[in-house]
Amino acid sequence: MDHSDFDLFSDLTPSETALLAAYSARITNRRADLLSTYPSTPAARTTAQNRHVFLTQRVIDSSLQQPVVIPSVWSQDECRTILSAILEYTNSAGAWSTQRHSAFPTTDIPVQSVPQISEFVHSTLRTRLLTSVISPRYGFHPSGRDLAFRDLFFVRYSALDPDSQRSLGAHSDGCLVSFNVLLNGENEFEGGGTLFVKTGQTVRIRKGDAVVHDATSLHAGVEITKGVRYICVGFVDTVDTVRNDERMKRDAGIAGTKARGGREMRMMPAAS
Ligand SMILES: O=C(O)CCC(=O)C(=O)O
Ligand SMILES: [Fe+2]
Repeated sequence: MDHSDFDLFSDLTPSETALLAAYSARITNRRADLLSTYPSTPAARTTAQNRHVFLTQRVIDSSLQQPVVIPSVWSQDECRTILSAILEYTNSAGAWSTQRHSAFPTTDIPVQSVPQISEFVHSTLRTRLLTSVISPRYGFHPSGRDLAFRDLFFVRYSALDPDSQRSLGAHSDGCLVSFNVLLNGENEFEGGGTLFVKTGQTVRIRKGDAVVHDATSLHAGVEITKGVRYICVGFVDTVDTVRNDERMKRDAGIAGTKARGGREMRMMPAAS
């Protein structure tokens, strides 16, 4: 049987179409009614309520879809210390992996694999980005209580040899908000930066700066044509979701850094 021209709604009468539209409007109104029962400030709402408000707001508020650059999240010295620890780790203890994300893999290592700087990276990104920038900007509790890192990893793009990864195709991330911090000098590579497909804008940041963006805006890692580009990437989500992921991974008996839930992967752009 040929299903190629099968259309579920093609035989609806005008009155059935009207009924369907009314039903859909009712759902939208119910959602608005529910949101209107929530307290008016993020500080007074639960984590789940803040998540719900964010999921609604980001669709209607186009300013939330714009990336923002946060200067000097790490100092030049801090970047140097972090990068040295990464290179020391990859030279001796372990190699860069391309297995951690099931779609759109990067050449990366998880932050927790580099013990000398893992705690420093987690705690400074929590205070300098999660609590002070991401929570207020996206409407979460000002203490940072609502948010956690769903994944935090270092990425390497290299034009030094033909086999290394130089770019990352257009994708969205399986979380609420994403960011990347540049770890080496912006003059140590050519090309690079984060491209946002909708506006065509490529954001090129300086060493120690971060670009923060809605995880669902389609974006890509622009190809580097010379040198090496190192970034630290964070996928941010609400604590309940991160906890659920971890429970699911434990229950599935998946161990270590290769563990991956469906939402940790980067996702294909929706077919248009
Ligand atoms: O290379 C970049 O600037 C983007 C990286 C990215 O989007 C990711 O790792 O998910
Ligand atoms: Fe991404």
